[in-house]
Amino acid sequence: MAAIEVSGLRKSYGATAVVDTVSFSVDQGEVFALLGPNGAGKTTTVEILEGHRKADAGTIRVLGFDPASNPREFRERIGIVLQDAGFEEDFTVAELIRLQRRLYPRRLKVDDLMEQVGLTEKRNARVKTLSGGQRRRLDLALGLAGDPEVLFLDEPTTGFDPAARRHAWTLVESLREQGTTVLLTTHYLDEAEHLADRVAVMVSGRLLAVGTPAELTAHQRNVVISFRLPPGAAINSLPPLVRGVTADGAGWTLSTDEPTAALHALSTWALERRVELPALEVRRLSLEDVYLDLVGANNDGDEEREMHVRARDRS
Ligand SMILES: Nc1ncnc2c1ncn2[C@@H]1O[C@H](COP(=O)(O)OP(=O)(O)OP(=O)(O)O)[C@@H](O)[C@H]1O
Repeated sequence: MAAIEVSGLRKSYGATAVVDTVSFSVDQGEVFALLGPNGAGKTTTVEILEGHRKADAGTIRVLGFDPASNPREFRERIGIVLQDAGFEEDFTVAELIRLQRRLYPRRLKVDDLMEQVGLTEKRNARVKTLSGGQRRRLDLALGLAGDPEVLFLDEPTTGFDPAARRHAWTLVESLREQGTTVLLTTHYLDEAEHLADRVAVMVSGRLLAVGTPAELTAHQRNVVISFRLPPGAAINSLPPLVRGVTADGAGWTLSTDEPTAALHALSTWALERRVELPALEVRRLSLEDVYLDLVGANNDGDEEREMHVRARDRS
């Protein structure tokens, strides 16, 4: 039995369908990532699966339950890490975790939970004194308190420093090893590529692609060559094999199924002119490339695409 089954899910606000006939299933023990630009409908979908919002149409089963009826047994078997959980600010970390555990018949130990999320040193700190990243770690601990069979993680590592993100990834990996099903939303494509068995890309309420990261990047032209042109060089002077380049920030990018020949043509062109090609790079097509193509084909995604391109230029 699949842990999560969604068929024909629809949800509208007024005349706008924010989730539009969405179907997918998540196997038990699978880590499934829902990706998409701001406002795509990810949180709405996840909150319907959690029983926090009602669908207008469609069939939804989580561990065999209809979340809309929100039975106690269902709530006891799932864990939720919300994007923005409100905390009782005057409680300490340990107190909040202890309170949360009481809601569940199957509980993890308070010390183990704090250890798992790296908050042991903050056990007696009041919540109002925690940093943004530490609050997200506390969110994680609360979501795990009942040793859930299905864990919903809505942007779990937003605001984490790089080491804390790696730590959270290890935690999700160990949950997968224990057989926990994880539904994750994230804006970090590397996070999805690293953690998810399968990903789904949602744009304007519709699922545009579902598959393993390997399936989604198994494109024929799966090698990306990127470079900048030296000052004074014209793009139309490049050899024919390199003419399919597209602008990417301040540089140029070529997706090719003939990387050796294309690279040879490009470097011969540069050597003949005695110029260097700044920022020359050859790499495999990434999930981010595929995601940006999918989102870019949809006007609503322009802003997101811009942000990613700019972020890549800076790095
Ligand atoms: N209660 C509501 N009333 C009206 N519109 C809503 C409501 N909740 C969400 N929406 C709209 O539904 C759309 C989808 O929102 P949702 O929060 O599901 O997107 P998301 O993919 O999770 O975005 P983000 O990445 O920014 O978290 C948005 O346009 C949002 O404004």
